[in-house]
Amino acid sequence: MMKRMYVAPSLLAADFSNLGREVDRIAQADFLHIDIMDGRFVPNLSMGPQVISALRGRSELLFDVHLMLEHPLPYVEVFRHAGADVISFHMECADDPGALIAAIKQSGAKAGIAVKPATPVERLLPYLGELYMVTVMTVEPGFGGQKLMPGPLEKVKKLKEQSPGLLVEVDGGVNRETLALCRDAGVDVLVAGTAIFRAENPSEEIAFLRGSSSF
Ligand SMILES: O=C(CO)[C@@H](O)[C@H](O)COP(=O)(O)O
Repeated sequence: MMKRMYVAPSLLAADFSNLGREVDRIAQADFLHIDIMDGRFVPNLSMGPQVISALRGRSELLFDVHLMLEHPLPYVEVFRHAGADVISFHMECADDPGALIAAIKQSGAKAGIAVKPATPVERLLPYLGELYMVTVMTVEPGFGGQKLMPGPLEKVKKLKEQSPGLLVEVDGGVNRETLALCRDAGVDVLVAGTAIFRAENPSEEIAFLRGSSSF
């Protein structure tokens, strides 16, 4: 039987003039992936906690908040309060990953770490036992609509070998064409922005990416 994957539409690709309606269109997904960018760690700005608070009452999806921020510690409580269920920070800019994980858990959220395409998976190994999710970036973070880099998928295989119960998410360039590569690598959660929000029928796209077996 085909592996069933969770689907996390990335809000970055939504129509920002009507975010409430956009969230309604993807109600069948599992997570809502929300990219928070600071213009420093990545060369782009996106949205803040107000957007999350505004959408929280509108959606029952798990809010998967991806912090692309330098020095994210002071923001953990802010994003949890706004409605984040999962909070991930980037390994590359974590001053003290252990303290960040502890702060996220203390806030009541589930903890995740994201890694850029060139960051070795070995840097994550000491923390795997403390994590709910690892996000393997398959594009350079900062912008949606890029092409998936297959190289980082090797990290997914290693992570699943090391920690079979950990949720491993891939982020960047996920669509119908790259789906098989992700599935073969053992991915659990697919982040897809362009493929879902720019589709005529996002529900159909979610069902296709998810695979056939039931939740
Ligand atoms: O974090 C990012 C980009 O930095 C991603 O979440 C993208 O938003 C995914 O978009 P697509 O590649 O699916 O369009």
